[in-house]
Amino acid sequence: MIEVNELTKRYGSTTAVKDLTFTVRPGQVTGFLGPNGAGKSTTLRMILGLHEPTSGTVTVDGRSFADRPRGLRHVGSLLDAHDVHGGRSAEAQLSALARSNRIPQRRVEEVLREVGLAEVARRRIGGFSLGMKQRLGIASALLGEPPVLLFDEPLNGLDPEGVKWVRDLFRRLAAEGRTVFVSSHLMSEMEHTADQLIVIGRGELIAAESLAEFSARGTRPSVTVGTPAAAVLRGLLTAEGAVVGTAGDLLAVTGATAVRIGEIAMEHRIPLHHLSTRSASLEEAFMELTADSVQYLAGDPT
Ligand SMILES: Nc1ncnc2c1ncn2[C@@H]1O[C@H](COP(=O)(O)OP(=O)(O)OP(=O)(O)O)[C@@H](O)[C@H]1O
Repeated sequence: MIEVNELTKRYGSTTAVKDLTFTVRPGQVTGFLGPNGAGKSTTLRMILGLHEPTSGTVTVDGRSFADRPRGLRHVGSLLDAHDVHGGRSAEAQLSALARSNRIPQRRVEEVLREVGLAEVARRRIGGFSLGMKQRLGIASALLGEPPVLLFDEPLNGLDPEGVKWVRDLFRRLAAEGRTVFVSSHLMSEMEHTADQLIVIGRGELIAAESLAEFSARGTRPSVTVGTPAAAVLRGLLTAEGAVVGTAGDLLAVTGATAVRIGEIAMEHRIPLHHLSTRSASLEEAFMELTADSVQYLAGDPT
């Protein structure tokens, strides 16, 4: 379990993370979502003890990561796939990691096979594509078979087959009872990956809930209506308190259900050619929820 408690990180006058409190539980994939610059990488680095918090605490299974000898057996992570020695081979890179963390060498071969890099194990990492580097980073994270795994934007650079592979891997790791914490700035990436969501903006917590709860609160259904008597229907719906916009030749109505719109149309003998309900996508709900943080960042270079 990862416990983040009133965590704050300031870099000079920039507050990257502010009073952040949340818990990440085992047996689930937890998505860590926020727009660019929201503070996700900073938080992950503090969990790993790479950055010192300005205030607050973060523990993994009750202890700070810095207190762990042979850290890779406790927490595996992929922070930056480019952060590797290009002159080494994948095998040499993983072997060095295994040695320094007292992990048996047989794990090197196992993880290379698991991530699909066995055939290029002896090639220089410098010639790897971003997708291959992501796979190597995932191999490093898996090396010590840790109970807790952190991934920063692991889907970047992966082709659709790679994305599916990573998703399946995360599901499997969670099903094995591990804690899987995955950052992304795209809701669409998390929609099919995460069970739980931690959403931050401007370094502050915006939501911590299940994907199902997030979808339920974020979606405002709108009804699309097609009728030759648009002006009349618009007047009737507005009088009932609905908000009526246009979507091409159709009316886009919020604040009235399709059932109610159908009833009104029938009462006033208005023909309907089209009537459908549309829920906002999770991506739209996420953008709405984080809009303030994005605007703030766009208007303020710090
Ligand atoms: N070492 C640093 N020195 C100064 N400012 C920093 C440093 N690291 C991060 N920041 C600032 O802290 C804020 C949060 O950055 P962070 O990289 O944690 O966000 P993020 O959510 O991971 O964003 P992205 O999706 O773009 O990677 C940003 O405003 C960033 O410019």
